Amino acid sequence: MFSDSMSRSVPRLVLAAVAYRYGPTPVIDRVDLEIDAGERIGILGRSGVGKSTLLQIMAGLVAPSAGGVRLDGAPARGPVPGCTVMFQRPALLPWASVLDNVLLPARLSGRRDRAACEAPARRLLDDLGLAERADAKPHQLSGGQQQRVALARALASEPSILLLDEPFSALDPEMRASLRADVLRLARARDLTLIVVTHDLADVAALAARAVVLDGRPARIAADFALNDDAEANLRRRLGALPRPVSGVTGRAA
Ligand SMILES: Nc1ncnc2c1ncn2[C@@H]1O[C@H](COP(=O)(O)OP(=O)(O)OP(=O)(O)O)[C@@H](O)[C@H]1O
Repeated sequence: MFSDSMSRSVPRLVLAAVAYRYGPTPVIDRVDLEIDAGERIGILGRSGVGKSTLLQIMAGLVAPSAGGVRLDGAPARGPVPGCTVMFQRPALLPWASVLDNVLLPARLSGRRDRAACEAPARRLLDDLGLAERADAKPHQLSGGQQQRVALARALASEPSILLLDEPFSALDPEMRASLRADVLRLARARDLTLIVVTHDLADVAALAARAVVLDGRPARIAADFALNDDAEANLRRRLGALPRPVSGVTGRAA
């Protein structure tokens, strides 16, 4: 935790003593985390440690068994407003066009003015190099293109907080690097708070300015530190200095 946190304004998203259990099994234990607006955070930890569960608690998709989530100082119950999650699989509607997939958040929120929604959706597709594929069906696109559509759909709801759960893990290294660059560019342009769960140090090094490491069973925060310009080397050094090695974390720096 950062030592100057008391002197800053109210952090945008706060997890206070969050715990979670699946049935009788405790998975997360007393996690405290303060996330400021516009921060970019990578959450690392071995497979099964509880990263996805924590991400879903942050988004308000799962209620903690104990502790609480606050947004801008107010308790958040249910889905956190302005928060969108992008998952490992794009989960596009197979029967709908690329454009209609991007328009889905507007439809789900009950907007009927399709023409007004269509212009920003097309701009997003254009921004992600998919302008020509607006009428294609998802199965006609590559995996990387499908994940770009999922990114466009996530951004179409104009979130202020974007949560990414292993969003690149199904992609080859080249596509991974290219999509990572798109995420960073679009997140910066929108001043988004970005939280990415990943096994890959290179994802954290590229996207985040702060790394949070989960460890233990049940999981707690084992390390929370800022990344400098030499982020991969910094990560490798910090992970290597932990009392227990964080296994299952991959990437050029691992
Ligand atoms: N629905 C469920 N019921 C019972 N246990 C579950 C359920 N979902 C997850 N778990 C368990 O909770 C723990 C945390 O799961 P979670 O998916 O949050 O971990 P993770 O760190 O994201 O893993 P990975 O990196 O492999 O995706 C794991 O041990 C998992 O087996």
